[in-house]
Order: sequence, then C-alpha cells, then structure tokens
Amino acid sequence: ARGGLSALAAERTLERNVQWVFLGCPGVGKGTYASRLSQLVGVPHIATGDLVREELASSGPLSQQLAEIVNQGKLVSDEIIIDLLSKRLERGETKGESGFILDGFPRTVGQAEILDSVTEIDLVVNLKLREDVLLEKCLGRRTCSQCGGNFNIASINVEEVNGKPRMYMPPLLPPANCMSKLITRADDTEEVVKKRLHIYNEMSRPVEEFYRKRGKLLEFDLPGGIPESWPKLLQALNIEDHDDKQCAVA
Ligand SMILES: Nc1ncnc2c1ncn2[C@@H]1O[C@H](COP(=O)(O)OP(=O)(O)O)[C@@H](O)[C@H]1O
Repeated sequence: ARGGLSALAAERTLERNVQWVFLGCPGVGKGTYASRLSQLVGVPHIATGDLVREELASSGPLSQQLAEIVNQGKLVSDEIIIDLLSKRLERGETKGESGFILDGFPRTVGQAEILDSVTEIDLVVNLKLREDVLLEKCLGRRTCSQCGGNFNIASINVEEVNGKPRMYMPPLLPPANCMSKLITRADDTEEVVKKRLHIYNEMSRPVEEFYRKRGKLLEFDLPGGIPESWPKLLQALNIEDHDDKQCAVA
C-alpha cells in the first residue's frame, strides 16, 4: 500500500501543490517534520495549535476562553478551529500561497468531514512513536521566546521492552544565543500532557480510521531522532532531498 500512496502523492504534485495532513499524538514530532517537509516541498506549514496560540496572545475577544480550554488540555470547539483555519487559508491565498501541510488538524471526525466537504486531501501521514516516550518528549519541549525556534532538551534512550523497539533520540538543543530565552508551553506539564494524550485517543484516533477507509493513510513508525527518521520519512514519501546533510542538522 505504501508504494501506491507514494505514487499517488507524486502524481498529485505534478498537477497542483500538495495538500497533506500530519496526524499523531502530542509529542510525536508532527511540527518538526511537517515544518521541514513544507520547506522542502514549497507549501505552507499550517499548525492549528500555532493559530490557537496566536489568538491567545492577541488578547482578542476569544483569548480568555481559549486560554482556559488549552491549559486544561481540552480541544477547542470545531467551530472556532474551522474559523481560525479558514481565515489563515484566506490570508495565504491572497498572498499567492497554494497547497499546505496541515498539522494538528483535523483532530475530530467532525473536522475531517468538514475538510472533506471543501477540498481533497492527497495524503495523510500518521506519525507513530512508542507511547512511553511521548510524555518525555512533551516535557522536554522548549521554544525560543526571541526567534521562535522549537527545540527539545529530552534525551531519550529506552531499551527494547515487550516487542517495542529500542529507541534513541538525542536532544535537539538550541544554539547558545537562544539558551537563556527558552520558554515552556503552559500546556506541557505532566498533568496536562497526560490529559491531552487521553483526549487524543478518544477524539483523534477515529480520524486515522476515517482516512484509512479512504485509502489515504500512510503509517510511519518513527525509528528514532531526526537524523535517523528524516531520510526514512523522505523515502516513504518518495521525495529526494538534494540538501540532505544541511537539513539533518538545521
Ligand atoms: N484541530 C484542533 N481542534 C481542537 N483543538 C485544537 C486543534 N488544534 C489545536 N487545538 C488546541 O490547541 C492545543 C495545542 O495544539 P497543538 O500545538 O497541536 O498540540 P499537540 O502538541 O498536542 O499536538 C490543543 O491541546 C487544543 O486545545
């Protein structure tokens, strides 16, 4: 099935820019890989979590309400999310953007149905990682308050247990001048991450089935950290990266 999906993706690219979706639990690395791919493929990376955080920071009419929901690890209503996403897509269109890699959307079957009714998604990449590693990955996340760069200070090295493969993920450390400006997201506490993982299983797992039934789901088990996973992901997507060395460390 993998070959078929990759072929499908390649064929689409010739006609118009790609319209891809990234699915996966909190902490799996959706943002990291979606962002890298978007640069490579030349389409915008649109993360609904970022849209929500921008709205939060703007102290507009929604921000108080959103802060409460997000900081408890709950999902924002489909209505609000669709509204934020539509506005983002419209802004992009006026700037001449086309295609996208969506990250963090759709997160409910309702959102998937709405998306399905307005446009065709070419491919859905389902990123997967050992569950016991996800919490640590979330707790290790840091953002530079100045440049906005995303990093991870978690150093993961877990042994093989019950058929789960050994997993080595070196930290993704910031450059020296970001070091003193690192901040942690308010929803990346142990309590809230556990809640988010639970809500993912309840509300977002069914979205995988939604796309599986439509033959669009590409399952991708992350083999390790970025240096190990990035080339394998490109291979699974049939994409060549002529600048591979640079990307692996960027
Ligand atoms: N598609 C969505 N539907 C509902 N809520 C969303 C959606 N995308 C983002 N959010 C809200 O923003 C928060 C942060 O999202 P995100 O940055 O994607 O986090 P995660 O690390 O859990 O993938 C979510 O916990 C949720 O409250």
